[in-house]
Amino acid sequence: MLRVSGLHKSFGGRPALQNVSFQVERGEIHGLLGHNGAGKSTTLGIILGMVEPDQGEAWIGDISVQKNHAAALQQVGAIFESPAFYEYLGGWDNLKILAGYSGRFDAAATKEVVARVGLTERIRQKVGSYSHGMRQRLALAQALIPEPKVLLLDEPTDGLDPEGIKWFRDFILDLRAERGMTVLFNSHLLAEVEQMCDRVTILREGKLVHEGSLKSLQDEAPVYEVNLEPWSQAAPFLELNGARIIGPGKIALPPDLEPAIVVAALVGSGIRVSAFAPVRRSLEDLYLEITATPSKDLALPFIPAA
Ligand SMILES: Nc1ncnc2c1ncn2[C@@H]1O[C@H](COP(=O)(O)OP(=O)(O)OP(=O)(O)O)[C@@H](O)[C@H]1O
Repeated sequence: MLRVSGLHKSFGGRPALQNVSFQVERGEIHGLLGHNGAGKSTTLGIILGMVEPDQGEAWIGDISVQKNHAAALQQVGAIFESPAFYEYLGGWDNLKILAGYSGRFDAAATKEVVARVGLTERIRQKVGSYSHGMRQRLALAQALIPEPKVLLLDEPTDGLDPEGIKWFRDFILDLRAERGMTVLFNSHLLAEVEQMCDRVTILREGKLVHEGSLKSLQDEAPVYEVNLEPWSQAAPFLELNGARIIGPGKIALPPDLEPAIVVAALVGSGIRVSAFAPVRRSLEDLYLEITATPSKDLALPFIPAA
């Protein structure tokens, strides 16, 4: 339903995105995760045709956003950055004016959407008097009025209280259940993403570091607690051969590297191995590990020491 391929974007010579590709299936709720400045908003901006990529392309269905912007975005509803409203007008008048820009205003359909987002009682009041949560609901109503098939949301729960976050989560899950809505949203709130998303794309410094379920992070770089002597000899040996030193006596191995092979190689090079046990990590630990800035490139093959 939505796809980006080979996205590159730099601002003032500084890369914000480097070769980012991923896709979102029809009816999927997909989270775009990463630290501040990882490139999430730039990616959404490119999908919405608001940011021009240096290289690469975004597609909605099989229509290229860069080649046929209007047609591609016909199926898309979005909340991008802080939605701008006419503060001195009521919510209803805002929806009427904003719907008029992009097509026909349908009062009955708008009334239904307003009820759906729980704003019926307050829809005639000035937007200037709305709380942050009410503005978000109004923005959601605006995005849903054209009956899109895809929703793109930029940090949708930012600044909402816990009730607002729960309301939003239930709302999105209902939309998917009822209409098969496809949703892509930016977040750095791991817990929220975990509760809502089928799959995620995780960015680190503009590069994709994981695409799949959050749970599958567990398989990407299993961690082991080790007791190796002498450590001063074992640590550089492990790093040289593709392992990552996480802390004293804690290492991560590339998924395709069998621990038995590592142990044999360590023993073979004269290192005493008295412990080598897998460690269970929380999702938060895994996320923090994968989004942490790497100290160096460790993608080396495993070569037993001479
Ligand atoms: N219009 C712009 N001009 C210059 N630099 C920009 C612009 N937009 C984004 N950047 C830079 O590109 C990088 C990625 O920014 P982006 O906003 O996409 O990150 P993000 O993951 O959405 O961050 P956050 O979680 O803080 O919103 C950052 O270094 C940012 O400073």
